[in-house]
Amino acid sequence: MNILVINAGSSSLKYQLYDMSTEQVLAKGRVERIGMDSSILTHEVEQQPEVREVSEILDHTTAIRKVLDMLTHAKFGVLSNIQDIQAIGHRVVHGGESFSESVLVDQAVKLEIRKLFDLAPLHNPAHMMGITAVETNLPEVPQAVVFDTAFHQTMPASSYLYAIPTVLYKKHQIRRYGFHGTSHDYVSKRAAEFLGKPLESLKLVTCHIGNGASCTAILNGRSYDTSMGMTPLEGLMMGTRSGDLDPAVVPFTLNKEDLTLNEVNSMLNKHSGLLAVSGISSDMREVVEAMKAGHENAKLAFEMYAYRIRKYIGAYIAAMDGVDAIIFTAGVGENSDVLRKEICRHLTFFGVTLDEERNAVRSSEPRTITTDDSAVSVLVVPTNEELLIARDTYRLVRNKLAGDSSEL
Ligand SMILES: Nc1ncnc2c1ncn2[C@@H]1O[C@H](COP(=O)(O)OP(=O)(O)O)[C@@H](O)[C@H]1O
Ligand SMILES: CC(=O)OP(=O)(O)O
Ligand SMILES: [Mg+2]
Repeated sequence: MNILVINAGSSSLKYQLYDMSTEQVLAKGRVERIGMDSSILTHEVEQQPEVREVSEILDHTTAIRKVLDMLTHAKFGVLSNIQDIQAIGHRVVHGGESFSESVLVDQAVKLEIRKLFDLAPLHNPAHMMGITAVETNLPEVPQAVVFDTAFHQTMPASSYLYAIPTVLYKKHQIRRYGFHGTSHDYVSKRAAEFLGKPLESLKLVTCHIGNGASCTAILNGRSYDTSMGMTPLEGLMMGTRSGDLDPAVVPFTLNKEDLTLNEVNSMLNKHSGLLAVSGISSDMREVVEAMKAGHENAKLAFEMYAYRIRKYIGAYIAAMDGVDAIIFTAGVGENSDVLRKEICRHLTFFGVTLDEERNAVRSSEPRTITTDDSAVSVLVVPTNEELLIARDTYRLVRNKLAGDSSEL
């Protein structure tokens, strides 16, 4: 079965096509600048040069059409016919309290995702556009949705409630949901395999450090607490997001700067974090380069970024009364040995002894970066959210096919 995995953002759409008999990625790519002039489609097939196509792509329906054209392209394609795509799996960031696992898309599921637009205004409307665009282009193909929030539905109320009047939770479901669940789930399972220990017996802190970033306390295989909240703004300092701050900053800034609520929201989501503090970039690579060249604000941004991660690791060790392993993953977590070193050099009290040579190794495989006698292991485990989405989609579609045939 071939499964196309889609991660639709407001102006972008990432895709990966899997052959599920081998879990091989047949092709992958992304469409950027949807709805703007000169949109870009980048398409990759293993062992072949990347293809870049610039054209006008005004909406997600056209973006999916272009992706399907590319997948069946005479020269760059990998399929002879779009009928060779048997199912689609979507990443959906917010599943609220309605979804604790992945599901196949039907009218009721779409309605629930729509109801959650308010809680994830940057993400869910875009995912819906992706789902609708597939319906237009491939009306017969089953679609599944895999939620970032689902893995965190096991958190106890003491972790997910905010200390505000409970009526707000009851009326509007204002609470911590947590995100990047697919990634925290995937790397915790990979880590347990790698350590050769049952996941159910482990205390793990997983740090997904990408553009968006979050830490999770995973106790006996279940999410116990996580740093992102009702939306993906809470918690760690990120590329462009502020992470934790005193909520009083919002009304205060509104008054002092004569800004609208939307403008403050946009400031916290898109113009804060590494970008704001460094004054250089939201990209950790550029910040580290500037820091090495002596840029003071880049150094401060880097230190703040690392310090926040360390504070969450410490908090989660206390929350679980111990830790067996700390795991780094995602773009920054997998690639920035400098950041990992900065975090780990202050975790010695908790039994972490970094091995600098191991920390400098680059690999696409899980690896340990602590010494053999370190009481706590620190691992780098490359994440693969798309593979988990493809696996869930495959399972749901096969179960449905089995159910349909038993009804005949
Ligand atoms: N070698 C590297 N060193 C430091 N940071 C890196 C490196 N490679 C990639 N990154 C960071 O990874 C980030 C993207 O992470 P990723 O997990 O792909 O994010 P997302 O999925 O949220 O777009 C980039 O913003 C970049 O800062
Ligand atoms: C939920 C979230 O922050 O996602 P991303 O890291 O892809 O922005
Ligand atoms: Mg990501």
